[in-house]
Amino acid sequence: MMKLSELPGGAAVHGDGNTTVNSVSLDSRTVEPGGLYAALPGTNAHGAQFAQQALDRGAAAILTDPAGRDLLPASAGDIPVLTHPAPRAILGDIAAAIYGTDPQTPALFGITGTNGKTTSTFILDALLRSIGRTTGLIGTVATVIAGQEQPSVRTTPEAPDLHRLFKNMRDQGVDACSMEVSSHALSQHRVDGAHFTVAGFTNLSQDHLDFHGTMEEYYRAKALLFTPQFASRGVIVLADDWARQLVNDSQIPVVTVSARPEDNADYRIEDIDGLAFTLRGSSVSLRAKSPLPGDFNISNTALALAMLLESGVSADELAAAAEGFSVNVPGRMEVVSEQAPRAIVDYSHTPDAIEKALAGLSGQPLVVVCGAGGERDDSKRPLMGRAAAENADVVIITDDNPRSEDPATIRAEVIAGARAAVAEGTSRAAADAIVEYASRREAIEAGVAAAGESGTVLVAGKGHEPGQDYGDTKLPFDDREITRTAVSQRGSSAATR
Ligand SMILES: CC(=O)N[C@H]1[C@@H](OP(=O)(O)OP(=O)(O)OC[C@H]2O[C@@H](n3ccc(=O)[nH]c3=O)[C@H](O)[C@@H]2O)O[C@H](CO)[C@@H](O)[C@@H]1O[C@H](C)C(=O)N[C@@H](C)C(=O)N[C@H](CCC(=O)O)C(=O)O
Ligand SMILES: Nc1ncnc2c1ncn2[C@@H]1O[C@H](COP(=O)(O)OP(=O)(O)OP(=O)(O)O)[C@@H](O)[C@H]1O
Ligand SMILES: N[C@H](CCC[C@H](N)C(=O)O)C(=O)O
Repeated sequence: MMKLSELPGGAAVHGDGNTTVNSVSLDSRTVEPGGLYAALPGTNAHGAQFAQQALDRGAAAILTDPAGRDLLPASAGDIPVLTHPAPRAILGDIAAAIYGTDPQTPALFGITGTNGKTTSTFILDALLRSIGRTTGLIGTVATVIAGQEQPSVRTTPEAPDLHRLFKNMRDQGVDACSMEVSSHALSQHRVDGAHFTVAGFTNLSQDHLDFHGTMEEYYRAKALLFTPQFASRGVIVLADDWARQLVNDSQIPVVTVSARPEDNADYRIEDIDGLAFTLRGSSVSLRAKSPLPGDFNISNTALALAMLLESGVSADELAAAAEGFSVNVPGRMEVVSEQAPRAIVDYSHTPDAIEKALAGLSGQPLVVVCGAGGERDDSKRPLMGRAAAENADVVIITDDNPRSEDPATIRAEVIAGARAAVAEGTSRAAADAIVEYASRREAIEAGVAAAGESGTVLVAGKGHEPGQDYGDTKLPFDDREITRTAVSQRGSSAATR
């Protein structure tokens, strides 16, 4: 319970400042009796337009901007209203105060970067559990509190939901929480009021330019995590030039991780043997094994280990866990068929991820089934097609989640990138090995058929997603299930030949 007059952020209180609130929500549909409704301006609507619903659900007060106050219905009557020119910017601190967020409990590990956040947080969580911690996990695929899983709506929840999760974690005895911090979340103040014991950076490559406009702005959003407001120290994988820039720009102490000797990183990935490697720092030498295939998962594992070491966990404590832990990250390099053909489902939905996922696979031929999402950075589409053509023998282009866009147009943009690679002579796939299927199911079946007995098929883009979004319709669709069926049908038709 907090009195309105005691909430942080300096909002002007119109009405009784002694009114107390017990919860906060920025969605009128989830407001609880006695709660504060944050009516925020958005791109589609102003939250104040939904104030009636919040009042009907028992809201005790409303936080909004001056424009929102003017939009409130007459029925709002005597309900106290807090106004602030930028209510989103004070919402995190308000939510932290209402839910009693404690910077130490749980200890927060936050990971940002274009690719690898989900995988690295799962690895971090598995390591924390194997050294006996009670853990929490927040990210794209799942939200877990001391072993109890609940569905995730976003990669990083909105501030009111986030601070409520921290409270639930404290109530359940969680002492360490690994979470993904998206660039959208940093831009939209969703993690305000949270403080990370250690922040991690995986890499930065093209994505989300629809939201950020330029790579520089996208980088700036990610770099916010490396400021004293959000974190005490950081670990940066030297994956690209943006990472090197972040080492310079970081406003908190950071250490680096790299497998390249010339990088002279603080934590060096050495003696790689398959998925096993040694993480060497000035005073540690830790033998470890990535629990997942792909070179990039060695880097994700090294990041997780370095973050734990930087948080104060000792190398001795980690030694047994590091060499022998397992983790299943749904839809991330998930092997759905070991052979005939080998089939892998992976959430690669950026040019870099498609390139890296294919680079880690062998098989003759190597086939990729991919597409691009609608209402997302359209400039990445040709680059995804190019990455597919340059790294696979057969490229099958199909729909991802078209959302409200025309699916054929999206496919054409992806195909244009693949064909450009052929025209420029950089393609591994021949021109006639770039094919299009509107139906994702047929595309997967064709991919499995093309890979045949000895090949490998990568089904990229949708990973763990349970459905395919076409306009307002979400069709049930699980790449893993469809791929498994396609492989078994190929097997039975091969057996009857
Ligand atoms: C670009 C973006 O992130 N937009 C988010 C933002 O939308 P917005 O500010 O435009 O809100 P709006 O739709 O105009 O609505 C205005 C206000 O009315 C409220 N409202 C709306 C309807 C209603 O019935 N009642 C109600 O109270 C909304 O909660 C909102 O506060 O605030 C909304 C409320 O929380 C979010 O649902 C919405 O996420 C959209 C749907 C989204 O798709 N976000 C994605 C891109 C995203 O955030 N992705 C990242 C991961 C990216 C990565 O891969 O790294 C993530 O962290 O999940
Ligand atoms: N360190 C890495 N470098 C490059 N690519 C990676 C790395 N880790 C994972 N990937 C690729 O990126 C895909 C997405 O990985 P993951 O889900 O872990 O990232 P993410 O940052 O959580 O993505 P999103 O925010 O979109 O959910 C994987 O399926 C894999 O193909
Ligand atoms: N977090 C990413 C996921 C993209 C997944 C892909 N299947 C798509 O729909 O584009 C996004 O919202 O951009």
